[in-house]
Amino acid sequence: MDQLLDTAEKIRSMEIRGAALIGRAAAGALKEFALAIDPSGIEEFNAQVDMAADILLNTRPTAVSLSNAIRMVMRYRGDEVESARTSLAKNADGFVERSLMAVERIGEIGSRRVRDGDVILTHCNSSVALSIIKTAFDAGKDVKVIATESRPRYQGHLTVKTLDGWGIETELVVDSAVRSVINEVDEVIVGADVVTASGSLVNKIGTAAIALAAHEARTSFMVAAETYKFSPETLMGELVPIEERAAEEVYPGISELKHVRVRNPAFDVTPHQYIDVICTEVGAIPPEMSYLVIKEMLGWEMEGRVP
Ligand SMILES: O=P(O)(O)OC[C@H]1O[C@H](OP(=O)(O)O)[C@H](O)[C@@H]1O
Repeated sequence: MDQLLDTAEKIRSMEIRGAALIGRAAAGALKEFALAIDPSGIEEFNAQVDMAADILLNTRPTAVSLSNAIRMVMRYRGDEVESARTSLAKNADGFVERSLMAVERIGEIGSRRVRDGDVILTHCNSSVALSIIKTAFDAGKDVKVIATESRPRYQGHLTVKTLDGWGIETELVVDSAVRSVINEVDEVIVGADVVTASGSLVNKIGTAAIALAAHEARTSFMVAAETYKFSPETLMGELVPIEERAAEEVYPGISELKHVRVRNPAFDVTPHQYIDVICTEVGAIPPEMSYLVIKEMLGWEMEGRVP
């Protein structure tokens, strides 16, 4: 249990972050938990695993990779503890493998849309968007990146360090500089926390303003999203909850001010009209095809057991 609580806390505090990694970490933690417990029978096994899944689900509310990963792991079968344990572990390994392969495949697919000499703008720190940039660079394309800081957590610093390590020429700008540099940009490439049934994107706060600027400048806007970032819940009419994080992230010491309230939404919504293409592991699709991805790739998961 300690290990599971530790992973849950790391996800909550964003020591483990990025939608793909959150999903893989949760799948791994559930597997380790299931392998370590010593229940008296299958009912107790199911109850303990349900409780563990619930703890992980409650760490961060927005990224659907978390609930999709847990849903996939929780589709285990077994009438007694050992078979259930084995089945759960297999599902967890399957999710991790699917995730890693998807990130690589999206790199290949998305990189075909990047031309030699392109300037790419990226926001926050998306391992999947970076996979596209790296694959294009490794294929010999001379790319340059403009990365935003991504306040308040400055994930842009992680992005520029990674790009620097790969030897890719990069400029770091404050988030509000996007409109000033957008005319130098050939394409925007961002990751995703959620893609909805209508093809809209939920991603790091600031993404929607970047999409608006790109739309006005006629700059292509590409989303890099594995199919498990698509939300089956939105097909059932649910709205995506937007995580509101602590005020101190924006203004340390805010509690000393009496009449000021900080608002710190971690994500925003980019309407599908501003998205040119979503690169998934099953192809580069227009956002309007999101409904089909949910039906065909995740349809079965909608029936899965979610605690
Ligand atoms: O899965 P990958 O592409 O790595 O990241 C996807 C998204 O996850 C991040 O959220 P946070 O920093 O965890 O809040 C960012 O919003 C990023 O675009």
